[in-house]
Amino acid sequence: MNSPHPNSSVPVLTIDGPSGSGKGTISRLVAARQGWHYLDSGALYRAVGVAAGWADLDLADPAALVRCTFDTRIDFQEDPVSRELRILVNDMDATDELRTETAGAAASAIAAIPEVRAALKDRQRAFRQAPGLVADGRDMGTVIFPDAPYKVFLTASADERAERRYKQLKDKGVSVNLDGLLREILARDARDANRAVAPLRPAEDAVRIDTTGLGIETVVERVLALLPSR
Ligand SMILES: Nc1ncnc2c1ncn2[C@@H]1O[C@H](COP(=O)(O)OP(=O)(O)OP(=O)(O)O)[C@@H](O)[C@H]1O
Ligand SMILES: Nc1ccn([C@H]2C[C@H](O)[C@@H](COP(=O)(O)O)O2)c(=O)n1
Repeated sequence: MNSPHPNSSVPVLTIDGPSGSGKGTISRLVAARQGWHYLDSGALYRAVGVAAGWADLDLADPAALVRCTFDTRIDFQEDPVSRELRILVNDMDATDELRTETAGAAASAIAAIPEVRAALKDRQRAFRQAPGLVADGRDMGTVIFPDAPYKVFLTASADERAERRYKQLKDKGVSVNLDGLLREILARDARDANRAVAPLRPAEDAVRIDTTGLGIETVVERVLALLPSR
């Protein structure tokens, strides 16, 4: 019998939430401890945004962006020693460029185009491989893996998210302004939550965790407690 999604018997944990809520950090740690695969769906949107920038495409030209989505090769490679994830866009290592706020804003803009989202659906679902998957994004629990048995929605106050991002960038030696970061985070939240297709929102069956004031290890433990023990 045909199933609506490939590998639908493989367990998936979806972790959705706004920018800076800790999705990437928590997802990577939970996936490593559980021995599951990891999908950073935001990296796909960021990669298309970066490829569009390299090609000098207009972010207001949906047809060009849809073509760019189909044409862009995106490969995730794990360094076998450091276990760091490198992301290749059209065979070029774009890991650092993808993490910039400019790439995040471009990703958020193109993510509002329904055909771009549709073009990335199968690529995301292909990550569902045994023994399991942790998928991080905005619509993992609502659209991409609605049948996932485990769903989490992470939040934190906007002030705390801006402070986390400030510290993250300062640690990397990037000079930033806290008020500017807060404005960027609020603008991205508004665009991601108010778009017509697959807006950022918790799935009805998601467990909500407000991480304001919680350390990373506490959040990881709360999420792991939802999963079957290894
Ligand atoms: N519970 C937490 N307590 C303190 N710092 C945290 C917590 N969770 C994540 N962080 C830190 O906040 C920063 C942002 O986290 P992360 O990149 O995981 O967020 P995100 O939700 O994936 O953001 P984005 O959607 O923009 O990619 C990182 O420096 C991370 O170490
Ligand atoms: N499932 C997803 C993942 C990401 N996006 C868009 C919206 C975000 O602002 C942007 C960057 O994502 P991040 O790397 O910060 O998680 O990409 C989306 O619409 N749906």
